[in-house]
Amino acid sequence: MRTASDVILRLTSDPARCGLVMDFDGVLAPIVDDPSASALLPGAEEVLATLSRHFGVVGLLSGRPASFLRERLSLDSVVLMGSYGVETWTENGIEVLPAVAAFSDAVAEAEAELRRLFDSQSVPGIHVESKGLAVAVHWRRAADRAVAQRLVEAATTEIASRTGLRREPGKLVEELRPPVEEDKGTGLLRAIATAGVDVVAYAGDDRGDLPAFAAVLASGGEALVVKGDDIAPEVAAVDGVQFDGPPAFLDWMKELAAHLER
Ligand SMILES: O=P(O)(O)OC[C@H]1O[C@H](O[C@H]2O[C@H](CO)[C@@H](O)[C@H](O)[C@H]2O)[C@H](O)[C@@H](O)[C@@H]1O
Repeated sequence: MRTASDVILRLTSDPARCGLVMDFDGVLAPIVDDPSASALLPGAEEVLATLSRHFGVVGLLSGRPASFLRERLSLDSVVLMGSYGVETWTENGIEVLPAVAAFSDAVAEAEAELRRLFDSQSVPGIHVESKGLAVAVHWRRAADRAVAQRLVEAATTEIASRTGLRREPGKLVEELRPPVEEDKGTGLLRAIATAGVDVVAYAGDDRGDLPAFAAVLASGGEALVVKGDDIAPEVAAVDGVQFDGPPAFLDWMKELAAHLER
């Protein structure tokens, strides 16, 4: 079984040919009730700056919009890929994969319908999140999460079949996003190819990370699983090194940075 120390040794043997790509929520930022209050752990930005001075690529690959990632992390040396990899922050603005544009009306229609259903607070604790290229509905703050989940899933199933959007489940959230053949796996492979690196480690915590875990393992890299209260069984079962939550993952990154600085 591989250990966190094994991964440090591997990534530090030839850092310029290696990389570290990470999810945001539940990996670099602890899970919180209010999605808009999510923030990097204190000290994470400094570590990311150090890692990016040594590695061929350091990146964030998140279900969040690229603009959200940039608000939380303003380091130019870290690649920011948002909306499951379909958008990338660049110095000239946000680049969006062209296939996604065709679905902007469908996303607007889905958001309007979800807000009509859930914004009235007739079901307290269900919250619609605007994401630009997608829309998400959360039930973490619902008193009865099981009831809320059933209501949300019924709504997203119906709206997905009507609009052609794709359902993306996460931790106490369902998202509707464009049905393009893009996910964190294709996003990660693009980042590896762009950087021209040989070995990458990918850190994630949720079902949206499964394609990236599959891609990183298939490419001979390292899967880093950050555990938390709401971890899905299929994520907990990923063949990778496990961390007990974002603070433990940050401690590992600090150790990795210290090795690189020696
Ligand atoms: O790919 P990620 O960076 O992990 O983003 C996935 C989703 O994260 C956010 O929701 C999750 O985190 C929230 C804040 O901690 C939490 O309240 C929520 O229950 C989690 O599901 C975000 O709001 C979603 O849009 C992202 O898709």
